[in-house]
Amino acid sequence: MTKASALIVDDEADIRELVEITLTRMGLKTQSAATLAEAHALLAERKFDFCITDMRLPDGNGLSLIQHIQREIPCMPVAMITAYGNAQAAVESLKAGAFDFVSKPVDLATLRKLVDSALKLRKNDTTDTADQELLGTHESIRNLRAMIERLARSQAPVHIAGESGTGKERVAQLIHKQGPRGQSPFMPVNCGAIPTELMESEFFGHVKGSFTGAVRDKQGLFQSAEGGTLFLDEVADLPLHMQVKLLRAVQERSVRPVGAETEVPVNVRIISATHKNLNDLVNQGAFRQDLYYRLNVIEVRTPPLRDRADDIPLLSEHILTRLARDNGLSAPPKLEAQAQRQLREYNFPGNVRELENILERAITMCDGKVISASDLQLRPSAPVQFSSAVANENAALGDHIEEIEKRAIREALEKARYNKTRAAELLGMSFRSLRYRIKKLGIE
Ligand SMILES: Nc1ncnc2c1ncn2[C@@H]1O[C@H](COP(=O)(O)OP(=O)(O)OP(=O)(O)O)[C@@H](O)[C@H]1O
Repeated sequence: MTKASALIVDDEADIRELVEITLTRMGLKTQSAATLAEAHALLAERKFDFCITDMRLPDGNGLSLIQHIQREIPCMPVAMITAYGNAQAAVESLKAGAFDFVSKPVDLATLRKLVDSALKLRKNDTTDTADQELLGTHESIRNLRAMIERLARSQAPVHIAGESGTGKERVAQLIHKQGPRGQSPFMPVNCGAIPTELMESEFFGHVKGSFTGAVRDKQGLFQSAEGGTLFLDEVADLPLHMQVKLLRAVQERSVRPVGAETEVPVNVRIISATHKNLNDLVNQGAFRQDLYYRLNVIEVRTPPLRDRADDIPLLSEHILTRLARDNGLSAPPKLEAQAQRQLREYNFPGNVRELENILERAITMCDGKVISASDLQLRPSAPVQFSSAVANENAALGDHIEEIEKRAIREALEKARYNKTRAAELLGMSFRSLRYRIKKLGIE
């Protein structure tokens, strides 16, 4: 087997030497450059499997080298060496496309792990990963797929923002699977579902006897995700005191189990997600800005299904095929034209998950071959047209529609946790018309 090769770019001879020795001991062939110009010349001359560069170089900034590699040799992982405590530089390097960074003084164990990950990344290039696809042909989904591919190569924390059911967890899984950590654990955790008093122990573990009920040592989620990815779903639901502890763990890359004397180093990539607007929460003081900054190095958005209605037929077909298989049907039922139309017009506040639920219900309601519009039982919530025509209807019909409208608005408000801007989005109406309707209908 040919040896993997690495390019080391640093103007400080002793750091260069330290990295060279470490990498050579790991079985890599190394070449070094002391300036950007030398690095560019070497890259033009031959292929490398990995590059590690210092940030400050005599003839420019290492970031420009990362950007160059990202553009010209995107399959080569590149890492950055940053000054101690310079979080800004670390974040910038990740944004520029570095897959990870080490800070000075370079810790050799960290460096070795980083190189290991880089080389695994290279191996994964050839493996097929398309088993749990992100379906869709809309431009937003195509861009998202390309983004996932890029993010898989990086170790940067990623924050996924998007409405419920838009595929945030699926995106996180794909980033994990397609990257060098793909063979290691993917640990999803719903931050809103852990009781506050158990949170610290759930995240960081505990030692036997540290509190009543701690009958044996327990590993936390961080330790269980070692080498892999910790997916913090609904991260906005973390109470402030846990946000402080999480920030510390992310920054220090180590955790202290409840009741333990010492810290345990952890090597975990963090991907977080929420359907809430984290930026707003930061402004309201409900989410720590420093943690936001740490988690949100790269933000990905999952598009609502209503914004890519052209994908509904493809998704429906895929879901029906899976459901038919799970239900032992010989062939998936077909959607009648009217049912297809209704699906296209519906605005899916619950997105792809709601589509799955609707079709699952329909498959049990239908005759086994064809799903009709009535089998879909679409809730009146979203597509209700709040038109002026209502005023012309007779009183009984008017009351009925008002009831439907009230229900739809209440549901949307609940779903949006009483954030009117979000609720208006869910209903597909402007904020002003929602405010008007709320007043008019006397909704509390
Ligand atoms: N583009 C897609 N292609 C195929 N399936 C999808 C897609 N997007 C979402 N799904 C499916 O929809 C369901 C919901 O997705 P997922 O759980 O990832 O959403 P989420 O945004 O994390 O939801 P929540 O915010 O409620 O946790 C899953 O079964 C997922 O597989």
